[in-house]
Amino acid sequence: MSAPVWSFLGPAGTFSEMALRAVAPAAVDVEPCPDVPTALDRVREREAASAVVPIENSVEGGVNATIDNLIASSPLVITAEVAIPITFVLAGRAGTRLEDVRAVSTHPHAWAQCRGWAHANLPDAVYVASTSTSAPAKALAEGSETGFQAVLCNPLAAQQYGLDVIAGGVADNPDAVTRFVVISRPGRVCEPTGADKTTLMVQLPHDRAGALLDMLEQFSARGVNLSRIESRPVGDSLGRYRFSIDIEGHIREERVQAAFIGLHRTCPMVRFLGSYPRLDGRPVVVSAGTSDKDFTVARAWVADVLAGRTL
Ligand SMILES: O=C(O)C(=O)Cc1ccccc1
Repeated sequence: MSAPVWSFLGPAGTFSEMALRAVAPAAVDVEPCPDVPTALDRVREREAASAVVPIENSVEGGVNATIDNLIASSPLVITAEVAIPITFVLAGRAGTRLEDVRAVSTHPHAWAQCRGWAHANLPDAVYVASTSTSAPAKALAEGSETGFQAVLCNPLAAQQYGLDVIAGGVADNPDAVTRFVVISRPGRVCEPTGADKTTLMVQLPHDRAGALLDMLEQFSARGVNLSRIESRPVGDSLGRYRFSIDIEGHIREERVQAAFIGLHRTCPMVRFLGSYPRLDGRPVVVSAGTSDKDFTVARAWVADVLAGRTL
């Protein structure tokens, strides 16, 4: 039997590949993809069992290519998360010096993390956007006519593609971390671990005062804590937004289900995008009155009321 295929944002040497190596079983075949939508489509097409893509960066925020694509065409779910510390070098073909660099290429999130350094050290250099940090490294290594002389990539990618490191320590924030997620096709939801996170996308009812507050109350009323919320434009007209949300807890837990039921009753679109163990393993704090047991006891009491056993 052949090994399962895992797709990732390639080519070889990306931070996404580092994340994949950190979470995937040893015996997988890997498939580098040119961009995030392609990596996710490989899963939709059943050509890959899972994909590893970036979703959130501690400096730049959400990775929109991932957040938006999760609800595009057939929905996918997150099954695991992993955080990778991000370090960058400025690399180029052998002999390239800082003063030779007139244009630099990298992924937009990498550029956002090195912008201050580039402004101070390469004030006249032009930025050329790329689909990943290692795509421009590969292009330089292959001797293509690139239009840029240097790349901002991870030190391992520079080594892998035989590039010279022109400068190290180029990140503006040395503690930057990117969160990557493992994406799979939806299936039976796994059991909770007690230290889980759930991701969802919600669209608010149009033109209603207090709609955002009402949506957030679905969580607060059940003691569900949010760990991320970002607005994303729906795309059909100005002023229409969806919210991409991470909450603490698992869809198999009563308080999370109660929040989802409330959202489903009141919002035109709710998408469940996966419950998965949180990477820090920290147990979720369940506030008084919102545990599964509290719900079970309350439901039994209602049953008693209905049966005339109590008031
Ligand atoms: O391009 C890569 O190497 C990626 O995996 C995407 C990315 C880019 C910049 C910071 C973190 C992840």
